[in-house]
Amino acid sequence: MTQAAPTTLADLRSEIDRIDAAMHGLLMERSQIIETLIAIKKTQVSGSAFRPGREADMMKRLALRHQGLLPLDTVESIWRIIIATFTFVQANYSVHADISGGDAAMRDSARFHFGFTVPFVTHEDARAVIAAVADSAGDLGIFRMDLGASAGVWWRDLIGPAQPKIIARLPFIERPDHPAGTPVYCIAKPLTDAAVREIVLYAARVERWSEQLRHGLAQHLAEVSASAADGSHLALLVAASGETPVDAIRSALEPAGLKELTEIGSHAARFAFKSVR
Ligand SMILES: C=C(O[C@@H]1C=C(C(=O)O)C=C[C@H]1O)C(=O)O
Repeated sequence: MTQAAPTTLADLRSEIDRIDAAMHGLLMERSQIIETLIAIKKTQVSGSAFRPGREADMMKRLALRHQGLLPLDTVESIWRIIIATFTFVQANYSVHADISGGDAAMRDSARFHFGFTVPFVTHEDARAVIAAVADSAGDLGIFRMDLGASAGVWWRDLIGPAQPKIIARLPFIERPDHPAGTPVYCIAKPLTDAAVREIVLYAARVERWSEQLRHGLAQHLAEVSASAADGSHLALLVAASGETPVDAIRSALEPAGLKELTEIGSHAARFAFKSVR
């Protein structure tokens, strides 16, 4: 009986070299698709190549099929960089961040989700981020979701058909020990045909807070994501299931003295990942 030769370090390293060359080859092959894809997506016309629904779906499938020694954090960050950079080569963009709640967490989030090739531009408040995105062809903006009432009605400038809209909530894969886990909203100029509408966001203005309001919204799969004083009124950022008709949201807010209700974006449903190990 012939025995297999013992595996040497040199053998294992040549296996690794073979795999690395294959992975690099596949990445270069992936990039060849982009030229045709630009023509099909008409990216130059729409300004932005970002397709958040497709990305959320890809990240979810990645997490579901992942197994073995390699941490999910690593795989997720590698794919985020691949996807964000491939989007960048279709149409260059920058990521503008509101760092009023601290630079480190926003920088970690931007680098994790968009890599280092995509420029990271800091701003001292949300208004400046929204203005920068509005002035650009296809840039993105990010804000912490937990800015708190002192940040004011930061979502106000998203109101209006031509104004930037919320297009994603990051991270796509949620878990308690996420290495860049600060929950952020991501904005872009309106994506028209490309928006994913599993969760729809509304800017609302009511006369006063009422507990009934929270209960009414919950009955229609909706919740208050942020709130802040707006003169003598109260401004709310409401997140609702895309299945909930706008009239149901309107009725839930009516008892609080609803003054205004406007859609300001939408994003993919949250995907919470539980490790099986
Ligand atoms: C390639 C596309 O464009 C972007 C880049 C993606 C990728 O590299 O996989 C995925 C979605 C888009 O944000 C696409 O629309 O499929």
